[in-house]
Amino acid sequence: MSDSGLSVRRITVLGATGSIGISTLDVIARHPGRYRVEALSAYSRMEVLAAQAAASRARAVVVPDDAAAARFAAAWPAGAGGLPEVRVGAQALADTAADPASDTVMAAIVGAAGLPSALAAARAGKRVLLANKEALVVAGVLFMDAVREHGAELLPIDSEHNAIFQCLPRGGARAHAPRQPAAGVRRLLLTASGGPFRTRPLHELDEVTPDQACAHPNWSMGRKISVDSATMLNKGLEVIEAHWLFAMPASRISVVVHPQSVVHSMVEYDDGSVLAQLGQPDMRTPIAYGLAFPDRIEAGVTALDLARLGRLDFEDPDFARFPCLRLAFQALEAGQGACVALNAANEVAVDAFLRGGLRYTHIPAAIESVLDATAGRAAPEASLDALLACDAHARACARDRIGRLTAGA
Ligand SMILES: NC(=O)C1=CN([C@@H]2O[C@H](COP(=O)(O)OP(=O)(O)OC[C@H]3O[C@@H](n4cnc5c(N)ncnc54)[C@H](OP(=O)(O)O)[C@@H]3O)[C@@H](O)[C@H]2O)C=CC1
Ligand SMILES: CC(=O)[C@@H](O)[C@H](O)COP(=O)(O)O
Ligand SMILES: [Mn+2]
Repeated sequence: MSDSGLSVRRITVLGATGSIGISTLDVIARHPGRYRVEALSAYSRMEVLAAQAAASRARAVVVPDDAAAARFAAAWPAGAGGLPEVRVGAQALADTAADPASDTVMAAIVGAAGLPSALAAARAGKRVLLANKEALVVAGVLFMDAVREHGAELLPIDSEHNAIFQCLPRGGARAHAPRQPAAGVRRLLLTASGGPFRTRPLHELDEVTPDQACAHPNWSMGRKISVDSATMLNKGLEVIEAHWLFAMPASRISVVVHPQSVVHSMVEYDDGSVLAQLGQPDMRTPIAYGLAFPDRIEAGVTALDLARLGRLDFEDPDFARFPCLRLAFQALEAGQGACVALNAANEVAVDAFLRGGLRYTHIPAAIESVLDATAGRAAPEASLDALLACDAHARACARDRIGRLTAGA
């Protein structure tokens, strides 16, 4: 129990060294009597992890291999006391997600690599703060069934889905994994910033650099999701994410471009009402909402000054400029196998682009080519191993297609 009589929540942060992980620890640190950090995970940034574990007094950390464990130990600050327990490897990550020592898991690993641990947290019946949207894209049925079967409490952290969750009717907000759309809801409206290239002349897109693609106009995020925002594949992944979270058919999910990223998304009701959630583009707001739900806590976010902002703009998405958005709607229509392929191809293509091995404009070309090559390949929805095998196959296919694209570039 904390001084205020609340029971202390014990939090595990998976992907602690990333953008979401850092913001999560920032919110937690503002409420020391309310939260206790149980475990943290990281992949490459061992110095950051050591500093975080020392500052938060985490009981355990999870790292990918023995070399990382040695780097973690070497980076442990003098005077910080004894090392936390250091756990190593992918199985340790899933085991830590399921460990009864924590009651809440922030799933903030980037990409499909975050699926097994997020699923393990759901299967352990935890409060799952889901930032890792790829988990739902790759394994929508499996993940939502796990939430239902194991009584997990799923709270969307992705800003748009968190906004929709806040705008849904009270019954909908209590249901953690609905099987049908909330009563009275006509449509979900996902807002999209349009990213850094919303108005860039199309002929210039061939030459844009990774740093330009990662320069999001409003949000500070990891590099992979930043590129996804530039191509709008991020919004495509979010349409699929909304489909699973809110049991909403694709035909009732719309995307509206809103360059200011102040309206985080909206719910349209049968009577014509549209409810929106507004706020600064700062992920500490949805993170604090998920941590404290159903309470509200201070998150360190500055107040929104609408008069100073002056205007809010909206426009339809341009599918010619953003072909990835069209590909995502097509994948959702085609089924789970296509969603796995869409995500895998995108992860491989974005990684190649960030490493300087693929043109920006070849990202949608690579994804489309993998979707064509894997069309009709079913993904057994109920098995993690089968889904991961489909993922591996699509990645191999993507590497092959990217090799051909760059050879012909
Ligand atoms: N950033 C944001 O504002 C938002 C992010 N999201 C989603 O949240 C997730 C995290 O995004 P973001 O924080 O930006 O990403 P970052 O790239 O900033 O951080 C990713 C985290 O995952 C770890 N990681 C990377 N690869 C692996 C791997 N193979 N196995 C285990 N851990 C790994 C990284 O460790 P290390 O750093 O040590 O290498 C890091 O802790 C993504 O799914 C993203 O789509 C959703 C909405 C908003
Ligand atoms: C902060 C967040 O949730 C991101 O997913 C954000 O939505 C990216 O912005 P756009 O994809 O709208 O550019
Ligand atoms: Mn988002």
